[in-house]
Amino acid sequence: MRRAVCPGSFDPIHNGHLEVIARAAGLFDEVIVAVSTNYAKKYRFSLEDRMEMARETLASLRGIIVEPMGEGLLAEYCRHRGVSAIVKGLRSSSDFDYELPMATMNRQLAGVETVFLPAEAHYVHLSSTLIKEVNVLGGDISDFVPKSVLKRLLAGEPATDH
Ligand SMILES: O=C(O)c1ccc2[nH]nc(Br)c2c1
Ligand SMILES: O=C(O)c1ccc2[nH]nc(Br)c2c1
Repeated sequence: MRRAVCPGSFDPIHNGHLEVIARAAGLFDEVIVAVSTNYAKKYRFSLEDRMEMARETLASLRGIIVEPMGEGLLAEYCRHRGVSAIVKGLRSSSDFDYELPMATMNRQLAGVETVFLPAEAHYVHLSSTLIKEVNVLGGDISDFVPKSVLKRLLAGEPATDH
């Protein structure tokens, strides 16, 4: 059984993420969406909310598990969960430059490969950060996130620190 992981903060999950995860689900028997918690980082949504948004927006796909990644090394997480591949979307060459050293390190640390999926052309500009910035300044982000995520962003829930 081939298991992959899509790690991220998903703060919040958006249409670009969903497209990459759906394609990963077509390549592997099981895909874990591992939601990160980094206590040094300030998140817009809590870990629970970020996992809930991922679960509800991925509900129609088979073989998807959404769970916390915890604080440790991704390589250790992969070893512990029997993951054979990390799947990441690539939007640009700068994504590739950023991801390549980590992919090499993860293979050396735990023998886990990284599979890069080129993001859909119409999502290459999307990031959770940009979506939050446009939203807070009153821009229309309805084309970039599922309705359930839009609702939470418009509710202007208070920021949390993890
Ligand atoms: O949500 C994130 O932090 C994040 C980052 C980088 C990413 N690459 N591919 C995916 Br799906 C992804 C998600
Ligand atoms: O949302 C982000 O921050 C983010 C980052 C990096 C990413 N690579 N591919 C995707 Br989809 C993606 C999304």
